[in-house]
Amino acid sequence: MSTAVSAPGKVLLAGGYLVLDREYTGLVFGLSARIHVLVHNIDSSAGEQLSEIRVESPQFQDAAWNYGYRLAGEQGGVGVTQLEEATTPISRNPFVETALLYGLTYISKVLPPSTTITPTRITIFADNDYYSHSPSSSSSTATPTTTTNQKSFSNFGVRLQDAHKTGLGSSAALVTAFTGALLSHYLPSSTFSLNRPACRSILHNLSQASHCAAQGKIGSGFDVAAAVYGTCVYRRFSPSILSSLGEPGTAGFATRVQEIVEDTSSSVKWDTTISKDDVSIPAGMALVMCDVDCGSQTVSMVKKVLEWRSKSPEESKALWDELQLYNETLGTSLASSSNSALPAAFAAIRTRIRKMGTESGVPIEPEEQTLLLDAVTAGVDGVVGGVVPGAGGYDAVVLLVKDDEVTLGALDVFLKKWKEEGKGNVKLLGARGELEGARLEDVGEYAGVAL
Ligand SMILES: Nc1ncnc2c1ncn2[C@@H]1O[C@H](COP(=O)(O)OP(=O)(O)OP(=O)(O)O)[C@@H](O)[C@H]1O
Ligand SMILES: C[C@@](O)(CCOP(=O)(O)O)CC(=O)O
Repeated sequence: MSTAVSAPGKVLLAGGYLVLDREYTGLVFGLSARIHVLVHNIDSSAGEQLSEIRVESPQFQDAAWNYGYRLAGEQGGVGVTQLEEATTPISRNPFVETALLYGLTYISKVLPPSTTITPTRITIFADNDYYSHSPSSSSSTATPTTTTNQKSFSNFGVRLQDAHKTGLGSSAALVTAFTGALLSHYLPSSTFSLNRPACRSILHNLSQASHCAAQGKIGSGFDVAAAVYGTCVYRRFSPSILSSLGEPGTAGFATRVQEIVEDTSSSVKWDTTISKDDVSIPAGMALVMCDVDCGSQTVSMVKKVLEWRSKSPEESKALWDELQLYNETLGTSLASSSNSALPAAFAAIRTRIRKMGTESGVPIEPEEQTLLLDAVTAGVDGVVGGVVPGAGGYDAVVLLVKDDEVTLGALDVFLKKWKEEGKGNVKLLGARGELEGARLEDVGEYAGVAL
């Protein structure tokens, strides 16, 4: 028996920095670029079953991790230990390890006490747009093919730590797909099915918990929300919800995980809000991603913006409140296909984002990006508007465009010329905004994957 679950990457179109505070929301889009996780039962007829799970990410070199697992006493949950590899030096994958620990801990609480967690083999595949590497396999294509329903992935020919990420939120999509695949595989469908809203909420809560634990910090979680629910208006959870979990292995950890994940705790309640009705992609339009070959340090940008915010509470509150209104206007214009209102909605947001940058001394919409966004909006017919997404900086731009070959062709020509003129190396990615979140996939569609 095998199970496959995929989860989308993200782009925060509006609400960067604001979404860190529960008073404000973020307009987050799921992307067509997905991370896929397959869980396969191991044939155990040959002998004694060891409590081992092997995880592989075969698009990368030396990307395999073996884990032993065992139930800790005093409701400490399932402990996970990485095992030595015979041939390759050991490398850690904190996101895989933590998602495994939290996932198995929850599963161990939900399965009847006499049920053992059987060993499995887990395979991870990432759609090509997560990395800006030239694929080293000629047999692979850029995105999963839809014509034959057979998925196809590239061999990137590098180690995971050497891969150039495009910033689409690989760790959140990975943790969500991994957790969704574990729960769908080990639990009967009467207990867990992604089709049921209550189960999706369990997936959300558990993925937020393990993603935060692996990251070592509690962020806004908009990336995990997009991986679980797809495109939505997101209001974050109070950080205290997750800090109440305590350390894995400590007495009562498994009980606390179950209570928090199922939201049955008497002292702590989830306060995330997810609305899928207040944002959409207008018919005939596409949200496209451009990778800027440069990159920014998000952590230090966030630190500086928040420092300015606490130093200038009145000024920043006025700006945050104004931006929130314009962000909501953009969301409702998108949801109601009020296309004529869109250029002004983008322009209003960009003006305030630039102000946030100038006031805090952080290049949120740097001059190079201003030039690019202005030129592409004015110069390519069918480009309705665009912004620097998320934390901004030099990572990416996102554009709302007419979804036709003429517009996309003209955009491609524009960006090539932009590069030739030495104005910047900006590439149109294949990833586009998509509404759907995590989903169960047909395992047969991965049968022909060759790397
Ligand atoms: N295809 C994959 N296979 C195995 N592990 C992966 C894969 N993709 C991501 N990961 C895990 O996620 C980590 C990358 O997470 P990180 O938060 O640095 O990037 P990100 O989520 O892509 O960032 P951003 O929010 O900027 O898009 C990797 O080091 C690895 O642990
Ligand atoms: C600045 C922030 O609001 C958004 C960061 O987004 P991104 O990683 O640049 O896509 C941080 C957060 O929400 O966790």
